[in-house]
Amino acid sequence: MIKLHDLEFEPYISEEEIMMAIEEISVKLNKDFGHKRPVFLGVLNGSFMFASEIIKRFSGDCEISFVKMGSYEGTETTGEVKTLLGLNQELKGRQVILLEDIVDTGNTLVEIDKILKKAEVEDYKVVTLFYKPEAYKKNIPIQYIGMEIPNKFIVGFGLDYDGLGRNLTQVYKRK
Ligand SMILES: O=P(O)(O)OC[C@H]1O[C@H](OP(=O)(O)OP(=O)(O)O)[C@H](O)[C@@H]1O
Ligand code: HPA
Repeated sequence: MIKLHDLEFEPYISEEEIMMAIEEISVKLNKDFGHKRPVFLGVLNGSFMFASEIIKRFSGDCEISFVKMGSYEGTETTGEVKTLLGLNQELKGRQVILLEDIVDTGNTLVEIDKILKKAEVEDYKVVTLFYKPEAYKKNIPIQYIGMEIPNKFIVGFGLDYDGLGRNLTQVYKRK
């Protein structure tokens, strides 16, 4: 058990399970994008660890870029997704692979969909390490999913509770 701020969390997903999910996604990405010179677009802050693992395993040519979005206060979404750092690279006509640590309500994805459409990307695919099907209320397709999880608040492997827990190498769930 660990404590972050006022909340207690218990071990939930081991580092080994996370790495297995990442390996599986990477095999598919190498097969589907190995010769397409994609742009990986990581969504900060949460995706930094996942993005690093995926990009290290990509064997073809690729470019890497990041946007920074924010909408959570404590364990709840505010419903308002702010673009804290926008695109700083021309993506017109490019194949983009969006890297998310988690898709929960889908609010963030909807905002990024608008950004990528405006940027006139040729196509984009969504890759997420964690996905909460019970919480997802949107229609944007998610092509690569590491693990489906129940609607419980988690921390670790990039995910935080009010800024803490991102450095944990395994994932914990709220007790
Ligand atoms: O599907 P949603 O309900 O929108 O939740 C998913 C988003 O929430 C988290 O970001 P957050 O806004 O907490 O910012 P952070 O990445 O800096 O922690 C996470 O990294 C995803 O980007
Ligand atoms: O379960 C979660 N944990 C941490 N951050 C999040 N952002 C969306 N869902 C979550």
